[in-house]
Amino acid sequence: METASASASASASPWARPAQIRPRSARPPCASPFARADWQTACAAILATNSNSPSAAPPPRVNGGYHSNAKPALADHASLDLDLVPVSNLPRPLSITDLSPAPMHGNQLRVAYQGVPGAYSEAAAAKAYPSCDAIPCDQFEVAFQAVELWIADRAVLPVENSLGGSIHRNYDLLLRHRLHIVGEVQLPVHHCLLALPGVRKELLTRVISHPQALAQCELTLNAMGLNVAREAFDDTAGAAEHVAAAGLRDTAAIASARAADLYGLQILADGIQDDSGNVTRFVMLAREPIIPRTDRPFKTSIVFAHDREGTSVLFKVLSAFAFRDISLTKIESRPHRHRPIRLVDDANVGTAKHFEYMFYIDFQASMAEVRAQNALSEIQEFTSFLRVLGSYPMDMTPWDTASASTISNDITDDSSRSS
Ligand SMILES: O=C(O)C(=O)C[C@]1(C(=O)O)C=C[C@@H](O)C=C1
Repeated sequence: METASASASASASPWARPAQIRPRSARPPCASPFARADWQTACAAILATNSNSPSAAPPPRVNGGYHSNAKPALADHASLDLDLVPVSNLPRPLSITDLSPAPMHGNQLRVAYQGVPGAYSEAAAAKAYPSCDAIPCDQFEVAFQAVELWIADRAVLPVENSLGGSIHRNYDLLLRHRLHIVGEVQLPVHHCLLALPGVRKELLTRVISHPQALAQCELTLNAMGLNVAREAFDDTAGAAEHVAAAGLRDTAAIASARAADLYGLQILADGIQDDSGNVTRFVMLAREPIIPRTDRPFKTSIVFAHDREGTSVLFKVLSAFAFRDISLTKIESRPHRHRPIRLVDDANVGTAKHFEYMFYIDFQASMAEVRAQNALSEIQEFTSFLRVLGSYPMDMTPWDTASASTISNDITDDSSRSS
């Protein structure tokens, strides 16, 4: 069974970098060797190589200002030992045009995330892979493609927030791409209201941020008397960067304390999420699946569709888990009418099929367990399309910020250890 391939459309990041140079006193959670100049040099070198130029040397590996063995970012921003770099040296997000083969990268794991430095996704990448090279991408789709094209080894992408719910775009992309879920990470998300130094709350006419972040802070903003225009941005740190770069004195951004440090903004209010236990779940994606195990708690994610009328198929799927005492941790349905799925039969003949809905289920069992294998072979009998997105170690961090930062939890997928 096959999925349709992705059609990518992306544009470059619309905002410029702030011009000011900041002192080097903050250490980011995850290393990133890719500065804008590196990518341009790398792409130019690759183009030269592709056009059979024997003289094209690999680009020099320049550290974009990021420290490589930095600590993961946790909820407690005050405890971070940050090391600021000149803002002009921060890596810019990858865009579709950068997706040519990878430049030289040494042996560090390269992890793609959506956003710019200071985004929560960068912190999630650092929590999942503590000494990785974090590669910012301007869109989720670009992060998927970065892994598929070997520019990155992993992608870390948000799928669900405890306040805002599912991040549907990534569910759709999981289906359209062939990457495997190899792990998950729960990140406590602690939002700040950021503005240019000297700006007072009363001057604000607009708050900008990622739509999820705006939604997660809606009640608190209202309670603060900030009934001003809200505008969506690609990511929280990108919004902070924009306020700084454009010198906007009437606009605040919702972003992390690290974004305030990176882009020279002041924190007008701290902890403005509507729930102090605000947590976002991210999945770690790789080109190859990991080998499922039974010596620790595992989760398995599947997606399926059926072309029969009525609700009985869903009922049968759920009972296949219930009869085997397998707990579900997530169920999500996505409308899918306009995107045919290519199904391949035993004779390798492909047909395009339209399904009304795709159903995504996460269940608490490893594919190495017989009960999980039996449940799936039963489900396969009454579904027309079934794909295992991944079987991976559960992040056991409780969805509770108070305890999250104190629990040490080995969430790194096995395959990364050999990388
Ligand atoms: O904008 C960011 O900083 C992100 O990492 C994205 C994102 C999301 O997509 O949900 C991640 C965590 C928070 O929930 C808010 C935004």
